[in-house]
Amino acid sequence: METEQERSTLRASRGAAGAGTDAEARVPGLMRLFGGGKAMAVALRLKEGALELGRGTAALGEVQDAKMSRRHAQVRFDGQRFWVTDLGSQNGTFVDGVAIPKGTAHEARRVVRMGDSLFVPSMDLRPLELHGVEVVEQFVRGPAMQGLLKEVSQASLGHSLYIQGESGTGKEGVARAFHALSPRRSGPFIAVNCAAIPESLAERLLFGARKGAYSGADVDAQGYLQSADGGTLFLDEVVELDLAVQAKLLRVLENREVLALGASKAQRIDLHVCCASNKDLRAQVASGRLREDLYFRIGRPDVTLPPLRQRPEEIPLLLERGLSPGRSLHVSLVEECLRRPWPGNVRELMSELGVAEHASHLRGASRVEGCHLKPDAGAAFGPALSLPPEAPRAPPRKAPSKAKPLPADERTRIEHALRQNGGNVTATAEALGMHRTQLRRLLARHDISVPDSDEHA
Ligand SMILES: Nc1ncnc2c1ncn2[C@@H]1O[C@H](COP(=O)(O)OP(=O)(O)OP(=O)(O)O)[C@@H](O)[C@H]1O
Repeated sequence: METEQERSTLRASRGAAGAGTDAEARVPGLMRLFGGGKAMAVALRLKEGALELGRGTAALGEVQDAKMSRRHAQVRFDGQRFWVTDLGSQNGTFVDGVAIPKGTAHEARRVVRMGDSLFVPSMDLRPLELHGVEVVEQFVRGPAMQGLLKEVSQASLGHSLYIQGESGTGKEGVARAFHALSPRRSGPFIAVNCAAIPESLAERLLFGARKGAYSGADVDAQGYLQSADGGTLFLDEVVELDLAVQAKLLRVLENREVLALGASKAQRIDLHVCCASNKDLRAQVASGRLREDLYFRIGRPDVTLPPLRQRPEEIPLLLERGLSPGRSLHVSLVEECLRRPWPGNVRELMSELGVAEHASHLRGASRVEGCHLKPDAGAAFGPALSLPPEAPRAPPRKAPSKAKPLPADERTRIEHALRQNGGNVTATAEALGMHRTQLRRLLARHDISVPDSDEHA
C-alpha cells in the first residue's frame, strides 16, 4: 500500500522503553514538537522528576536552538502536574503564550516556548518514544493513530468496522486504510455520507432502481451497494438512515443479496462495510435511532479516533505538510495552534491554515505567523471550551484548609464543558486547559455531577 518515498517518520530521540501502559511505569516528560523552524518529535524524560533545559542540552536532540540561553529553564513533575521555572534566560519562557516571571515555578499547561522551540508536557512519553510521528501517503500518524491502525489492520480481515470520532478527525482516512489493508483492496471503495442523502432518495441511492420503478426512471440505476460489490462501502453518519432503510440494509448484509427498487430478482453481492459516526452507537440504540439488530452487524469491532486536541504531537507536522511550497512556519503560528482546542479537528486546522497563509501573503510576510490566524480559528463554539490566555498559575504556597465556594460562572463553565464532551473527564479537562486529576478533584470537592460517558480512565 505504501512505498518508502511515501513514508517519512519523525523518530523520537529516545529508544523503545517497553510497551506497558500501567500507571507506575509511565514516563512523564516533555515532547519537543518544534525547533529550528521544523516539526519534530523529541521525547525528553525528566530525570528524577526534573530536567534543566538550555542551549547545548543533549536531550534536545540534534537540532539545537540558538535563541535558548545556556541555562534557560527547569521543568519539574510533581506526580500530577508539570512546573516550569525560568532560570534567568535572556529571551524568556512562555506558557500558553504568556511570559512567566523569572525564578518562580509556574504550571506548564498546554505548551511551553523557549527560544524558537515548543514543548508539550506528556504524562507518558513511551508511545512517542516507541512510534514517533510518521507520514504515510500524506496521512500524519502519531502514536495513537498508529495503535489504532493496528486494530484496523486486524479488523480488515473481518466483515465490518465501526469508527467513532468527532467530525474532521480523519474517520474517512481510517476507513480507506481498512479497505487498503483488506483482501478486497483491489475492489472499489465507495464513501457515502448518509446525513447528506434526502430521506426520500435513500432507498433508491443505496439499493438502486430498475427502469420504470418510478416515474422518471428511464434506465436501470445502480445503488451504492452494487457499486461497492467486491470492495468496501463506507457509510458515514450511518445513524442518519431512516429505520426502514436500516432494516433493508441489514437484510442485504445478512443475505448478501440486494433487491433494487422495481426488480423481481435479487442480485448477489459481496462487500464489506465500514460505518462511522461521532456518536456512541449503543446510546443510539438505546434512544431508538439505530436498530439493535443492525448494531450487532455493523457496530463491532469498533475503534475510537481521539480528537486532535488529544494528539498535539501531530499538529506541527500537519501544519508543515499543509503549507504551500516555498512558505514556512513561524514558531508563533505553531504555538497558537497547539493552544487551541480545534473542535473541527484536522479539517478545521487545515482550512484555517489556508486562511492564515492567505493573510500572510496579503501582508507580504515571508512566513505564516500566529497573528495571521483568525482570532476565532480553532476556538470552541461556546465559552466553555475556549482556552483563555490567562496568566500561568504559580503553585499554591500551602494547601487551603477548606474548599472555597466555586464562583457560579466557573461552575457553569465546567458543567457546560462536561456536556459538550459527553461527560468525558479527560476531554473536558483538556478543553478547559487543566489536568484531568485537577478537574476530578474540583468535581468531587464542589459536588458537580458528570453526565454519563464511556470513559473509565
Ligand atoms: N492524520 C491526518 N493527516 C492528514 N490529513 C488528515 C488527517 N486526518 C484528517 N485529515 C484531513 O482532514 C480532512 C477531514 O478528514 P475526514 O474527512 O477523514 O474526517 P471525518 O472524521 O471523516 O469527518 P466527518 O465526520 O466530518 O466526515 C480531510 O481533508 C483529511 O484529508
